[in-house]
Amino acid sequence: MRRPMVAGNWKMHGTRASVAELTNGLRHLALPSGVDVAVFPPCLYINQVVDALKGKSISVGAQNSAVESMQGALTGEIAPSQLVDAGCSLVLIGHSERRQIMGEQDKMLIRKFAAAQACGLIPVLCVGETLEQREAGKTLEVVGRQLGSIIEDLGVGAFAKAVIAYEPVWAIGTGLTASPQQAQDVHAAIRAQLAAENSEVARGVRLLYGGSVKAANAAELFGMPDIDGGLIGGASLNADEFGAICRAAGN
Ligand SMILES: O=C(CO)COP(=O)(O)O
Repeated sequence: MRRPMVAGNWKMHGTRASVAELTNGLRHLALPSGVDVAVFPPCLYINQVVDALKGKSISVGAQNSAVESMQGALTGEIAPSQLVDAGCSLVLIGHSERRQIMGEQDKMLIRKFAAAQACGLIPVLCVGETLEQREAGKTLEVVGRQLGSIIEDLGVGAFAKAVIAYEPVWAIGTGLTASPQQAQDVHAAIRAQLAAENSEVARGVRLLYGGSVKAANAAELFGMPDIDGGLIGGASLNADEFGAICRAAGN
């Protein structure tokens, strides 16, 4: 059985004051014991969040990390080793906003993924198609290529210690959620792609769904056989809503 995971991606939101308020809310949540819960604050607030959540079983991750593992001359970047030093255990790799707005491509993401793993961070590889690609019937091709580039370079074994998040770009921040069946179909294809290389890795890897997940639709999505939890954007900025989503994964 895969242990469900619910992760909150705070994106570029927050101030010291709002982060204090949100972490205070998180500290008081009744979280289900069978679910791994994580938050991904902006880098600037990671120290604050790690301190505020001390003693709580909520992991902290970063939204991005450098192509090199160790500190060095790379202006503006944060090394995976520095994230570990700050108390992070996870990092998002290839979120669609970074692919689309920052121009991150598969070649760079392979390096980021490998650099993160070399430091013991768990990469959460984000994949997903645009609306145009879905309408052209290219969803599985696009997602398959994004996943395949990591498998080809690093081997399927890299996913023994990684998480995958399927986030259709058209469902992010739009209020449009993939239907449970639409999401399940892509998750099943992702697992099948991994299984073609190594069935044990495929069975064990957690596949999260992301894109307008809320307390109201979480249970239905998480009830699908290949959906092992969620990567939550907007709804993770409200502690009570986030707590309700975490509980939906625990049922
Ligand atoms: O991009 C997402 C999480 O990484 C999803 O964002 P929303 O939940 O705001 O749609």
